[in-house]
Amino acid sequence: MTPICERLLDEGLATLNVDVERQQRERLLALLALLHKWNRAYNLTAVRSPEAMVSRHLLDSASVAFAVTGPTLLDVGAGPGFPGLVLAILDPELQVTLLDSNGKKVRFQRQAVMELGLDNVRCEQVRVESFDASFDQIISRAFAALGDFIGLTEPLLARGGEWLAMKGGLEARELESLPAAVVVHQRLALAVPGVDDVERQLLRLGRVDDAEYRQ
Ligand SMILES: C[S@@+](CC[C@H](N)C(=O)[O-])C[C@H]1O[C@@H](n2cnc3c(N)ncnc32)[C@H](O)[C@@H]1O
Repeated sequence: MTPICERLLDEGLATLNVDVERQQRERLLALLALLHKWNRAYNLTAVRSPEAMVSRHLLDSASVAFAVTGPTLLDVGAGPGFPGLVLAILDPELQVTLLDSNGKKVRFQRQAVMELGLDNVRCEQVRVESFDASFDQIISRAFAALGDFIGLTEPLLARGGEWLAMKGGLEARELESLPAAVVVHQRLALAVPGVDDVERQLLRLGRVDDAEYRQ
């Protein structure tokens, strides 16, 4: 990858207070190179330049690392693996499942997992409606309206678990349409280096009647 991309990544991670070891940095750069290469042939993302991919995919994903506690995380509608692949690179103890119904995107995820040597990631090509498992945290970015994300994944969230919804431009009606059994624990504005054309937010949500399971 170009020196500009390396500098954008290093400076962006420092701004986000995300420390990386040498192997993690190499893996992030290898992911970037692979995404850029595959994108020319398979059109995996509308983000074309590697510099923009650093901000909009690597750093945007890394910006929520502070909220990820695991130990298991499902990324629903992960596409080419964002944010889940980045979060798996940043925390090798985290057990990450990437789920998407799109075959070419899951093929990319599997290739990235193999080339990067990640042993904490599973890739599932399935519609979330047909998937059956249980996770401590469920995250999504650009997958669905908030209520649909919660409704579709409710059966997959463990007792005491947490949803992490990455939203760019949250509409008021999305919050109003949440089921009464779901509560927003936290709503945070995210400042992502290189991404200032859209307001990034992270919402942490849970079940109202799960309070006794949380510390
Ligand atoms: C806009 S992309 C976002 C990809 C990635 N999260 C990102 O932010 O770059 C939405 C993804 O959700 C997937 N998707 C939509 N509905 C789905 C469903 N019911 N089950 C599984 N995946 C779904 C699509 O295939 C697509 O890859």
